[in-house]
Amino acid sequence: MTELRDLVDRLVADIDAVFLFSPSSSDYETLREVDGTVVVVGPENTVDADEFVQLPIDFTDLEGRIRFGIEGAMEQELIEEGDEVACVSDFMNGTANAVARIQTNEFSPSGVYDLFVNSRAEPGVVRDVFEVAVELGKKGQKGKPVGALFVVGDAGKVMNKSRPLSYNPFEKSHVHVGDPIVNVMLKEFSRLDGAFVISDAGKIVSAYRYLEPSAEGVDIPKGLGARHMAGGAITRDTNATAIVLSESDGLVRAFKGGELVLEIDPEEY
Ligand SMILES: Nc1ncnc2c1ncn2[C@@H]1O[C@H](COP(=O)(O)OP(=O)(O)OP(=O)(O)O)[C@@H](O)[C@H]1O
Ligand SMILES: [Mn+2]
Repeated sequence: MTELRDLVDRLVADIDAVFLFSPSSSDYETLREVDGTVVVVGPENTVDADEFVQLPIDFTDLEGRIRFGIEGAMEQELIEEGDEVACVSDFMNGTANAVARIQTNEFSPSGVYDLFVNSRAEPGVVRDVFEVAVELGKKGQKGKPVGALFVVGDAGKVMNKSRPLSYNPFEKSHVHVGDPIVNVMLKEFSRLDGAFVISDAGKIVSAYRYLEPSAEGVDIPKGLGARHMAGGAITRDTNATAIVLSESDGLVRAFKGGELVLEIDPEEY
């Protein structure tokens, strides 16, 4: 086994930082003694680490988790561009362990950290909407696939760049994403046309909005239709974030600043 050990040694030689994904306290205690930075990444800082990046959603895929952790650590200046880091994580529901070496200068940020942490809307609101979209994507509406478009943040401006398709069921209500009843309502109304508009603080401002952003110069991947175009374009015209569930391919995508920043398959969550 010496060859294998050599290989692992090379994998972790001369690294600048170790990233531990949801480590046990004993793993953290052992590894905090190493030279260099130790960054803990997880939904909660259960080990009381000094250097910590909080995951807003439970990324089940290893790549998503690593991306988020590295982008977050860069943004918090825990590591810098050009650093080489070793990531230690479980995956496949804890049935497998991985050590991965990442060269940060060969890593192009996807904007996933930025999406949750630096959106105009509160991070919890972006996460709640994201979760509704994922759940809707998993279950569909009465077993049939559904699509949905959620525009989160900068609601005043979004309302100015859109018009109603029908009467707004949220007109006089004061309901927020994350309330269990609201999730049921959002799923119910997602059968109908148009977009949901949600404020920075998570208030559902409107359903059934037809977005009319200027689509000039918006570059979204080919093959996506009007819903995605409208969702992408409104995020360039305003400071909103759009979360789009596709009826045709079942994926959830997020747009910010007119660009696609995240694409996930709800079945993998
Ligand atoms: N400008 C818009 N504003 C709000 N909703 C829109 C807009 N354009 C399209 N939609 C909604 O998107 C639905 C699907 O349109 P379309 O098939 O062109 O989009 P798509 O991007 O291909 O999405 P999907 O992958 O879900 O099919 C429409 O029925 C409508 O409800
Ligand atoms: Mn379509």
